[in-house]
Amino acid sequence: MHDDPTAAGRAFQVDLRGVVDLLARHLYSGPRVYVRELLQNGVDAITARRAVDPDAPATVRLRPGPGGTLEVTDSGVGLTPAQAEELLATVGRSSKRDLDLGLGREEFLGQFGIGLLSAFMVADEIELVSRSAVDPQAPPVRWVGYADGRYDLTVLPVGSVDVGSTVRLRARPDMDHWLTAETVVALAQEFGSLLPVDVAVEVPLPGDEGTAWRRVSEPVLPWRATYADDEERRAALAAYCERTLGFTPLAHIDLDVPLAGLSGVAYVLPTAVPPGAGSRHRVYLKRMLLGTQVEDLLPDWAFFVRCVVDTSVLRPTASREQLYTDDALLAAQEALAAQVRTWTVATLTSPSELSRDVVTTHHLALRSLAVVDDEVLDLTAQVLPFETTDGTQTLAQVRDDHGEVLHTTRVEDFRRVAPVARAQGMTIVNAGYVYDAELLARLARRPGWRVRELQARDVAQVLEPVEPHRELEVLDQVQAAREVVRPLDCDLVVRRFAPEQVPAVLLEDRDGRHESDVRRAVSEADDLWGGVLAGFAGADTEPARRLVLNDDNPTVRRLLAAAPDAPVLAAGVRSLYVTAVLLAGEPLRVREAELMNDAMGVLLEAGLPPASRVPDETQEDA
Ligand SMILES: Nc1ncnc2c1ncn2[C@@H]1O[C@H](COP(=O)(O)OP(=O)(O)OP(=O)(O)O)[C@@H](O)[C@H]1O
Repeated sequence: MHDDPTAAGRAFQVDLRGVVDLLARHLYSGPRVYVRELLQNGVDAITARRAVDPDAPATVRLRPGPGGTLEVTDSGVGLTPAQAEELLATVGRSSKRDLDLGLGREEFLGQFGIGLLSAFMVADEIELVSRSAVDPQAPPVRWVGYADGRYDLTVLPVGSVDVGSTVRLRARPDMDHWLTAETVVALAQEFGSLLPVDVAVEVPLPGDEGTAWRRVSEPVLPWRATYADDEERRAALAAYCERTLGFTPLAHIDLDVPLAGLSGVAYVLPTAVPPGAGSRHRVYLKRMLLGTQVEDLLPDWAFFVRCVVDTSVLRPTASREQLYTDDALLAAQEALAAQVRTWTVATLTSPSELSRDVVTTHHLALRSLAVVDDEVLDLTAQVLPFETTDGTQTLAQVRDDHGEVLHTTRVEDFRRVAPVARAQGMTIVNAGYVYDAELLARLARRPGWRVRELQARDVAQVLEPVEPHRELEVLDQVQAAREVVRPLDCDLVVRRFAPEQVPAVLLEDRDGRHESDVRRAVSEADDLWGGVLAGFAGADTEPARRLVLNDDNPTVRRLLAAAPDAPVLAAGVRSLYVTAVLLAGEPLRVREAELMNDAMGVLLEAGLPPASRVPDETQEDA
C-alpha cells in the first residue's frame, strides 16, 4: 500500500546542505577551520598507523594548486574500500570513538565524525584517495562526496597509490581565496605549529623559480625544549610570546598540571589591563590549536597574565573552540590558579626590579587577588602603593607611623579633606578606587591592624576654634551665614586652619548623611511609617554636612566684615559653599547651580559700577 503514511523503523533522511549550513554558520567560527579539520584527520591517521607500526613515517603535506585546488596527503593508516564506505558515507560516524564510553579515544584529536564536512564550507566536492596500511590485501579506494549529499566510491587498481590518504578539494567559485598558498600557510601555521608530526606546505618561490616545502610545525613544545641555560630559555620563551601573542612579557610562569596532561607558560603582560577585561588564553589540545581566546582557564583576578598551554586530557566543545566544562577542567583551573598565585607571592616576597615592575604595572590585579586571599593581602599591604595625604605610601608604612590606618572610601571625600588634613600632618589613605574599600575592610579584620574609615569629626578636631572675642565679633554674620546654607542641609562654623589659601571646606559625615536621609524620609512618609522611621533618625537634627569657613583666609575675613544683612554676605557664603562642593569633586545639583548664578549676580552688582554709568564705547568711537 504505497499511499499508507504509517511506517516503522525507517531511516532518517539527512539534508546535507542543511547540515553543512549548520556547521558553517553556527558551529564553527568560519570557513578557516577546514584546514584544522584536514590536518587533524591526517594526524589521527598517523597516530593510528604508528600504533601498529611505530616507525611509520609521520608527514602531512599540503599542496595548494592552480585554479583554487588543494591536495592534503598524509602517511597515515589509510582506509580500505569497506571502511571508506562505512566511515565517510555516514555523517557522525567516526573510527575514533570509544564505543564503551561514548567519547573520543584519548589518543585521537577527532571524535564527532563531522570534521570532514567542514571542507564543504569552501568546496563543492571532496575527493579522498586512500590505501590501507593495516590490510595489505585491500585495494586502494577513491571516494568523492558532493555538497548535495551524493557520493561516488571507486575501487582502484592494486599498487596504483601509496599507503596513506590524499584529500583533494576544488574551491567553490567565491571561495578560492581560502585555498591560496598564502592562506593555507597562514592557517596551517596557526592551527598546526605545535603538531608533533612533520607538516609542510608547498609554496611558490619568487620569480617563477619553482616551488619549495615550507615546514610549519615544531617537533618540540617551546617550553619543553632543551636550552643551554635559564637565560637562553627565558629569551626563547619571550621570543615565542612575541611571535604568538604579540607582546614582550615582563616575566613567564611555568605551568604544569600532569593530571590534565597540561603544560605551558603564563606570560605576565607588560602593560596594565582594566579589570573585568577577562583573561583569554591560547590553548592547544593534543598540540593542535583549540583557540586563541579560550576563557575560563584562570580565575578573574589573574587578568594580568596570558597563557599558552597544551593539554592532552581536557576535552573540546563540538566547535573545537572552547574547553568543555567538566570536573577535569575545574581541577585543572584550580591547579593553574595555584601556580600563578605561588609565583605572585614569591615575586612579591623578594624585592627585585621585577617585583617593582609587577607592583607598578599590575597593582589592580594584585588588589583584586588580595580581596580574596589573606596571604596576598598581608603582602600587598607591605608593597602596594596607596595615595595618601602624605604622598604615596604603603599601608604598612602608614600603620607604622600612625598606629592606625585612617581612610576615606570615596575619592570625593579624600579630595575634600586632603588639603586640610595634609596641612595638619594627618595621614589619610584614599581608598576610593576599585577594590580598595574591600581590601581595607578585609585588612581591618587581620590581626595587628587598626583600620578605620575617616569621620567628619576626625577632621573637625584638628580645626582650631577662633578666639572668643573674634567669635563675638562675627556672631551676627555667622548667624546670618548659617541661615543661608541651612536650606541646603548644611551647617556652618568658623574655624582657623592651614593652609590659609583654602577659604572653606565642606565636611560630610557618613552616619550624618544616613540620618539626614532618614529624616527626609520621615518628613515625606505618612504617619505610621513616619513614626517607625523617626525611631531610627534619633533626636539629633544636625545637618549631615558642615561648611567650615577658614578665619585665616583673607577673603573670608573681609566677607565676615560685611553687615549681617548685606546681600554681598549671603552671596559670598553661597559662592564659598559652591566652591567647596566643587573642590570636593562633587557635581553641582540644580539648586546649587542656581545659587551660584544668583550669587554671581549679586557679587557683580556690588563690584561693578551701575549699568547706566557704563560708558558706551561704540558711540564714543563714532
Ligand atoms: N586522512 C584520513 N585518513 C584515514 N581516515 C580518515 C581520514 N580522514 C577521515 N578519515 C575517516 O573518516 C572518519 C570521519 O572523519 P571526520 O573528520 O568527519 O570525523 P572525525 O575525525 O572522526 O571526528 P571530528 O568530527 O571530531 O573531526 C574518521 O573517523 C576516519 O575514520
